[in-house]
Amino acid sequence: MTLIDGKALADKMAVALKTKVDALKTAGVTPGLVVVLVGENPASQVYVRNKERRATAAGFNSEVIRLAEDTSEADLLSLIDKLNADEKWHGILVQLPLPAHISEEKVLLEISPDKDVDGFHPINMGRLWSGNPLMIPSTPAGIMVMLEEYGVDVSGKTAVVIGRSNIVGKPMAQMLLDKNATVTIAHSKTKNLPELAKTADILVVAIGRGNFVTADFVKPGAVVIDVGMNRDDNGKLIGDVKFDEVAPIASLITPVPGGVGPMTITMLMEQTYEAAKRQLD
Ligand SMILES: NC(=O)C1=CN([C@@H]2O[C@H](COP(=O)(O)OP(=O)(O)OC[C@H]3O[C@@H](n4cnc5c(N)ncnc54)[C@H](OP(=O)(O)O)[C@@H]3O)[C@@H](O)[C@H]2O)C=CC1
Ligand SMILES: Nc1nc(=O)c2c([nH]1)NC[C@@H]1CN(c3ccc(C(=O)N[C@@H](CCC(=O)O)C(=O)O)cc3)C=[N+]21
Repeated sequence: MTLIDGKALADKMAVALKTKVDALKTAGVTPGLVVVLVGENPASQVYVRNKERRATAAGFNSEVIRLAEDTSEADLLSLIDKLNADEKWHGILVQLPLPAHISEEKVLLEISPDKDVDGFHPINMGRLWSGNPLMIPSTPAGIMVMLEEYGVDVSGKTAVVIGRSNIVGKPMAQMLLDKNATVTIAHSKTKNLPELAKTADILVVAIGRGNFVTADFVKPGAVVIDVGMNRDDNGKLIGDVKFDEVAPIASLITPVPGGVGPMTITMLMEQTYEAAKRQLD
C-alpha cells in the first residue's frame, strides 16, 4: 500500500504557484480571493483559516468577510454584487452550508461565473458536463491531480463514486468519465453497496459518515480516495473510510487529514490564479 500524500503535493504545488504569482504581479495583476463566511460554523472556520493561510503564502490579496448568522439574504446578495464589480477580486467563494433562511441556489447564481472559483454556478457546471470546463469544483479537481501524480491511469478503469452532491460526487464522476473511466455513482438508495463498491478499481467516497467504508467494500489493489471530514466521539478528524482496515488491501489510499483536504485548497488557489491571469487577456 502507498499513501497518497496530499499535504506534500499541496506544499510542492504551492512553491510553483508562488513563482507564477510573482511573474503575474510583475505584469501588473495580483490574484485576489475573497471568502464570505456567514455564521459561526466551527468546522467552516477551520477551512476558512486554512484557505486564508495558503492564499497569503502564495502572495494573493486575500480577505475573509465574516457575516452574522442572521444576515439577510438580500444583504448577502448585494454584497456579492459589490464583489462581482470589484476588480481586486478574481475569485469569490461563499462558504457552504449557508444558514437555512438563505437560498443557496440564489447565492450561487448571483456570483459572477467568471469569479466562481468553486465552479458551483450552473454555467460552470454545464461547461464541465458538456466537456468544455472553465472553473471546476476544487475537491474533485484536486483528486484528479493526485491520481495523475501517483501514476494512476484512469482510462478504461471501473470507478465507483459514493455520494452525489453537486460539490463533490457529481463533478467527480464527470471528471473520471472525461478521462475514460467507466463510472457508477452510488448514494443512500443504492442497493448492495459493498458489492458494487467492490467492483471498483478506483473508489471515491464522499458521504460524510465516519469509518463507513470497511474492508468488505474494497477490491484488493483498488485505489481508495477518502473525501470525508468527520469528527469521532473524541473530536478527532476522521474520514469516511476505516483507514486501518482498508489501507492494507488498497494499492493507493488517501489519509484524513493530509489527503484530499489540502489539495482542495491548492486547486482553489490555482483557479484563482488562472482567473487573474485571464484579466490580462
Ligand atoms: N476534503 C474536502 O476538501 C471536502 C470534504 N468534504 C466532506 O465530504 C463529505 C461529503 O460531502 P458532501 O458531498 O458535501 O456531502 P452531502 O451531504 O451533500 O452528500 C452526501 C452524499 O452521500 C450520500 N450518502 C449519505 N449516506 C449514505 C449511505 N449510508 N450510503 C450511501 N450513500 C450515502 C448521500 O446520498 P443521497 O443523495 O441519497 O442523500 C449524498 O449523495 C463530508 O464529510 C464533507 O465534510 C466536502 C467537501 C470538501
Ligand atoms: N463554497 C465552499 N467551497 C468549499 O470548497 C467548501 C465549502 N464551501 N464548504 C465546506 C467544504 C469542506 N472543504 C474543505 C477544505 C479544506 C479542508 C482541509 O484543509 N483539510 C485539512 C485539514 C483539516 C483540519 O485540520 O481540520 C486536511 O484534510 O488535512 C477540508 C475541507 C471545503 N469546502
